Amino acid sequence: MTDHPAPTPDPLVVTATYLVVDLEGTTSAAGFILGDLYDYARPRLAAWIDGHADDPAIAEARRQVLRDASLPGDATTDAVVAVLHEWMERDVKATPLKTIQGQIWAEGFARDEISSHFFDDVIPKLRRWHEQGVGLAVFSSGSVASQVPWFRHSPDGDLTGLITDYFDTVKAGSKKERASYDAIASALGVAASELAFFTDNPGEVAAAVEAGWQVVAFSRAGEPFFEADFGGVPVVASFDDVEMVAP
Ligand SMILES: CSCCC(=O)C(=O)COP(=O)(O)O
Ligand SMILES: [Mg+2]
Repeated sequence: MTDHPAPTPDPLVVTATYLVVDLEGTTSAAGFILGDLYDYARPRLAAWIDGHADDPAIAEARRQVLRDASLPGDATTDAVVAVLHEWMERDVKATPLKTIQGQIWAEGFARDEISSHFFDDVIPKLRRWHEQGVGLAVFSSGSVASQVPWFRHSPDGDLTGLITDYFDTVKAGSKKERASYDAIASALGVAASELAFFTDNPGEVAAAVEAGWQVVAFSRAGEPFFEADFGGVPVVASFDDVEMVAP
């Protein structure tokens, strides 16, 4: 009997002017972010909040933590940090947490004390699709202040030349609300149907579908939403399972 190799599944072909990518669970391992990056931020939160009290973004983040956690206006920094630690424990994607973490990480990247992580299948495909004329953008809960150095300090060098636009929950709104995807389509100046979103999160899938985007769900073994219910959109396990085509 002759041995036949297993057939390679046909790649999913997606035609779009822009591909917008989620990071954690899609381009990059949650374990790396919740491990290396969170470990870097955790012991630095208190000093950062106190040392940057005059920064309007940090002052606003502190106010939001007090409000969201029902803390009194004169709560100590230690009390604020306790809330942030608890959110980090549960990977709560709270905007004030992301603002503070993002500034800490930006400094860590600039000092070469941390670098980013991408699954092996991601960077070659981003490079290829960029060369082929597909616009590339990011929509992540991680703040833009951390997204840019995340791409600048990749294991494969500076990738910022590939990415034209970065969106976070301050700029665009919640990743689980349709309005955020409408806002991104407006900012990019294209119709929703010309946009593709890659994400691992079923709530984000639903919001982007509602906004009329093309959505590909990522179900990667070992990631938090592996084999989740993605509600009928195409599901893949790797960037190698997809071919992006510019219209
Ligand atoms: C830019 S690196 C840090 C990313 C981060 O903090 C995060 O929460 C990513 O979540 P998402 O799944 O929205 O990319
Ligand atoms: Mg994600």
